[in-house]
Amino acid sequence: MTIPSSTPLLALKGISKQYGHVQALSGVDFQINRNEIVGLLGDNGAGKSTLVRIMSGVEFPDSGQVFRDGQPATIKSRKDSEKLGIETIYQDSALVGSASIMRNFFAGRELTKGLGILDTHKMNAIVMDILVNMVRISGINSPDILVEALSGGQRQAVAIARAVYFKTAMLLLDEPTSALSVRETAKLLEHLAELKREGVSAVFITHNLYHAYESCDRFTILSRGQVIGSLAKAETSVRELNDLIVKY
Ligand SMILES: Nc1ncnc2c1ncn2[C@@H]1O[C@H](COP(=O)(O)OP(=O)(O)OP(=O)(O)O)[C@@H](O)[C@H]1O
Repeated sequence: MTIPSSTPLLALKGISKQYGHVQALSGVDFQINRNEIVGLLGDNGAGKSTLVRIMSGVEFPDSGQVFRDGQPATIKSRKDSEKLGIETIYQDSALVGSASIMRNFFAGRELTKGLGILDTHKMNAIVMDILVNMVRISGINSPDILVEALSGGQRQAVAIARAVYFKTAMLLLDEPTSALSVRETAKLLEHLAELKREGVSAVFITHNLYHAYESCDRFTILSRGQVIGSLAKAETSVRELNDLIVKY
């Protein structure tokens, strides 16, 4: 069956989530389209991270539906989310510090020569090729370097390279730049553009509207758990986005 290109990769409909007395999300509709970077914006406590956690399978909504390519889907665990082609990068990039770049890159998806014997040579070659040629990460000359020795920006780059290599359909980035230097942030924004060229869609959460405006094709704005706008870049400006966030 061919899926029309206008069908969202992922659509969430009427998502609600309550924590005790706090209504974190209330009837939220959200979608990720093909080859699109969506900026998920809103003030502190608006519900952005809760929505990302629901898409990542670490939280389950009280109500609402999920559709992948127009078909009903369930996300009850990280595994379910991964099966739908969703990967999440948090501030700390979810890598294991005490393991090498290569082990992190292939974690759970190791290549073998058969009989369960790891093909370390091949995995090392792939990691270096993608880090050097595709992500153009600087200062890394060996796949054996431990992740804990990398800067925040380099860690994000490894996680992004992994998403590109494994053809992740959707990458969720929850404030990936908040711990990065100015230079590292600029590099991460370049990686976002690279992701798009590679056909990966992404959700980018940031409090920096200039970064969002530079990188995203569309913006969904949350306020107190509700969507107050979904605007294409062509029909809005940094100023309007700022006004929307501040006004509600
Ligand atoms: N595990 C939890 N237990 C209780 N309340 C929570 C929990 N997670 C989130 N909340 C509450 O839900 C609301 C939405 O939080 P969320 O973290 O999704 O907002 P956010 O838009 O990501 O905010 P920020 O930009 O500050 O990270 C907030 O009022 C928050 O305090």
